[in-house]
Amino acid sequence: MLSILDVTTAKRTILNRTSLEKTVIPEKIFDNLEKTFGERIQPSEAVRRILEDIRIHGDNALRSWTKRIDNADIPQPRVSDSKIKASLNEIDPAIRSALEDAAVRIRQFHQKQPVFSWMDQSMGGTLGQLVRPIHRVGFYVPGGTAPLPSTILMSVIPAIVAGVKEIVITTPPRYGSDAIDPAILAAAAIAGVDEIYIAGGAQAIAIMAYGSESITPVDKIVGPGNLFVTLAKQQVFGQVGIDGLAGPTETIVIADETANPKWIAADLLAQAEHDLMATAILITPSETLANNVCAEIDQFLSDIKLKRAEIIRQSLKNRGGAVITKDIAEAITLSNAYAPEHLNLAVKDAWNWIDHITNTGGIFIGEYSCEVMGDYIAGPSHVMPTSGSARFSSPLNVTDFIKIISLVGLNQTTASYLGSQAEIIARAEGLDSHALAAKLRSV
Ligand SMILES: NC(=O)c1ccc[n+]([C@@H]2O[C@H](COP(=O)([O-])OP(=O)(O)OC[C@H]3O[C@@H](n4cnc5c(N)ncnc54)[C@H](O)[C@@H]3O)[C@@H](O)[C@H]2O)c1
Ligand SMILES: N[C@H](CO)Cc1c[nH]c[nH+]1
Ligand SMILES: [Zn+2]
Repeated sequence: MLSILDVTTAKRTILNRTSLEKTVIPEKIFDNLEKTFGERIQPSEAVRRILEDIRIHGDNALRSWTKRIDNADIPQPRVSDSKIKASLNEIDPAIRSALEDAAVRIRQFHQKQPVFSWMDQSMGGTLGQLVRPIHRVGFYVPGGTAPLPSTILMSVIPAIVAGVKEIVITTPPRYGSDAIDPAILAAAAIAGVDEIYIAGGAQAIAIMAYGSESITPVDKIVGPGNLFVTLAKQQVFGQVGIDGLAGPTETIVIADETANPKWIAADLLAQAEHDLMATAILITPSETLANNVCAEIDQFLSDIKLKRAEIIRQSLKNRGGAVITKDIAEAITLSNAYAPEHLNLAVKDAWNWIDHITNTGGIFIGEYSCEVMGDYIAGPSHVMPTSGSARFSSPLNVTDFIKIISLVGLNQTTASYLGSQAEIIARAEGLDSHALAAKLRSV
């Protein structure tokens, strides 16, 4: 099931990054697009058309796209307060309690992220920064193939810690109905959110970015999603802020001969089951381990009835693999170049390799820190950068929800000296009026 590759082949295939638009898109997605649009168009073109229509026609266009794509009638996009509250008693108490425990750990983790205002008098007058939360933030919560209540906690709690006042959630209807999974609603209730709209994919991003009759536009859109969500976020950037690109999920596991092949196999399956476009890659210097992991994967797939076995088979076939390197150092070099969303180090003395790792959303150190713990309950947000964007961006965190406002409060003495310097720079730039304004302060 999992192919074993040498480094040269892996670099040409599964480790070869392309931009989101050029990424190899499964045929099934094109088939669906053809059904919806009547022609074989690129996902980015489909997203462009949806955004444009909803920007111009608001709720009516939202309803019509939701019918065409998700086969759902949504007379009223907003979920009622009573439905949100009732969900807490509808879900299994064990699920409620696990979500509440997770919420506590996520809050504790994010409360440790320091962002504060400061003022300083040591540079003449007063300089400083004011930290202000973003006023209104929209969250996309995936729900196309699996409802992800954990994503609500993982994205909304850092925003609440940052002080965001208005929080809006969009999440797709279950295919063919206007229902939302009660666990999603319950997670929203646990996080303290009461503004939830039924909208999926690019439609959701459109109503949050442009607003409609039923929703006030937001200042920033945050959260993970599939290809359509991620392309839509890219296209509305500028109209609103976005957190980054948290698209189809990716894990690289770097393991050596000491690793437990069964555990690694389970970790790769967990990754692959997310999406046809999910990426699960093992990199190891041990051919024996690679063979054993492949055998364990086959065993799991034949022994247990995994609900998402077909998605797993497809994503492992298209985007997964086991790459054999000469040593761990080479494995880390490949991983740094790929910049995976998650990197799991299942190697002897894993902590000793940390300083060599430069690009990834999160490092999961040792075999007990499997990525699934991070998905649900470890503490950091599981919304992490994908598509190579871990080269320049971070997991969702408190700083995504604040702005810094600079403070400049010069006194007369400082202004007098700085004014003459500023005047010189202004003249060098040929900006006479700038020079004049500076000079007037430099007496
Ligand atoms: N990077 C992260 O931090 C992170 C975290 C959680 C989930 N994820 C990713 O989120 C994704 C969830 O995907 P999902 O599909 O289950 O749910 P989703 O909610 O992201 O997307 C479902 C929506 O996509 C739209 N859509 C689907 N096919 C379409 C088509 N052919 N044309 C137009 N629109 C279409 C529909 O409107 C549908 O409601 C997965 O890729 C998962 O890996 C990433
Ligand atoms: N692995 C996903 C992307 O980080 C997050 C997730 C949610 N639920 C299960 N997994
Ligand atoms: Zn996951």
